[in-house]
Amino acid sequence: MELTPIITVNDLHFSYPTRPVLEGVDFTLRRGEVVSLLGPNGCGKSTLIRLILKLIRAKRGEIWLHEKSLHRYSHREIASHIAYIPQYHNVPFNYSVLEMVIMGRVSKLGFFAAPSAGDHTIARESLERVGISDLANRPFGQLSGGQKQMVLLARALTQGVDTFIMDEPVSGLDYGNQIRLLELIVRLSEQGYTFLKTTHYPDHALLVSTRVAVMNGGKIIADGSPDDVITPSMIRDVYGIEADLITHDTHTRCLPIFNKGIS
Ligand SMILES: Nc1ncnc2c1ncn2[C@@H]1O[C@H](COP(=O)(O)OP(=O)(O)OP(=O)(O)O)[C@@H](O)[C@H]1O
Repeated sequence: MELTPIITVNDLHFSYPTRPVLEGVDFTLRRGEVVSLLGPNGCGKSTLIRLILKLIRAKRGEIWLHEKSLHRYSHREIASHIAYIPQYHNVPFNYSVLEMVIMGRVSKLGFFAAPSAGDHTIARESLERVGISDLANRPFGQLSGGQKQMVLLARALTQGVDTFIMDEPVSGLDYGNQIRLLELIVRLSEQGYTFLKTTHYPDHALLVSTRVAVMNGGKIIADGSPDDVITPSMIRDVYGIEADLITHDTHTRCLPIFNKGIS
C-alpha cells in the first residue's frame, strides 16, 4: 500500500552566494516513516531541512507539504504540521524549562491568547514522556547541551503535530540518552508519528529507520530500506572508510574497520 506523502521535494536546487549546495534533490517523506538522512559534513542535510521549513528559498525546484506548495504556507501554518528540533538552540530570555515547553503550543493559540490549564497539562505530560519532569523549573539557559536537546523534544511533542524533523538529534547526548532517544523515536513511530532526522551514525539509522536516504554531491544518491542502502560500499564511497556489517540479535550493526597505527 502506498503511504500518503507528507513532504515531497522535486528537483530542488539551492546555492549560497559562494557555493552551490543542492543540485537536483528529489525526496519524499511519507506518513508513518522514520527516515534517516545520512551524508558527509557539508553535503547539505541542514540546508535541505531549512528549505523544507521555508527558512530559506530555493531558486529552482518545488517543495510540497501535504500536496500543497510550500509557498502557500505561512510559518505558523508550517508549525501546525511539522515540529522542528534543531541541533542548537539559544534563547534570549531566561525562560524555565516548563515555559520553553509550553511555547510549543504557540501555533495552536490565538495571537494574544495566554496558554490555558490544558496547555500546561500537555506540556507537563510531554516532559514526563521524555523523562525530564525533574527539570521543569530549571532555567533553560543553565542546562547542558544534552538536557536542552531533550527539552526541545518535549517542546516538539507539546506542539501537537505528528511529523518531526530532527537535525542530528543525538548530538550532545550521553551514550544512555542517545539510546533512550532512539527508543523513544521508535515508540512514537509505533504510535503514528513520522520522523525525518539527519544523522552521522549509520548504526543509528540501522536501528530505528524504516528508510534511509544518503546525500552526497548535491543529490540523494541512495534511498531505500536501511539494509539495502547501508552497505560497505556505500560507507566506502561516502565516508572513505572500510566497514563490516554484522548481525546481533535481529539488528544489523555497522562496524568500522579501525586501522590502528597503520600508515
Ligand atoms: N549561511 C551560509 N552561507 C554560505 N555557505 C553556507 C551557509 N550555510 C552552510 N553553508 C555551506 O553549505 C554547505 C552545506 O551546509 P549544511 O550545513 O547544509 O551541511 P550538512 O550536511 O548539514 O553538514 P553537517 O553534517 O556538517 O552538519 C557547506 O559547504 C556549508 O559550508
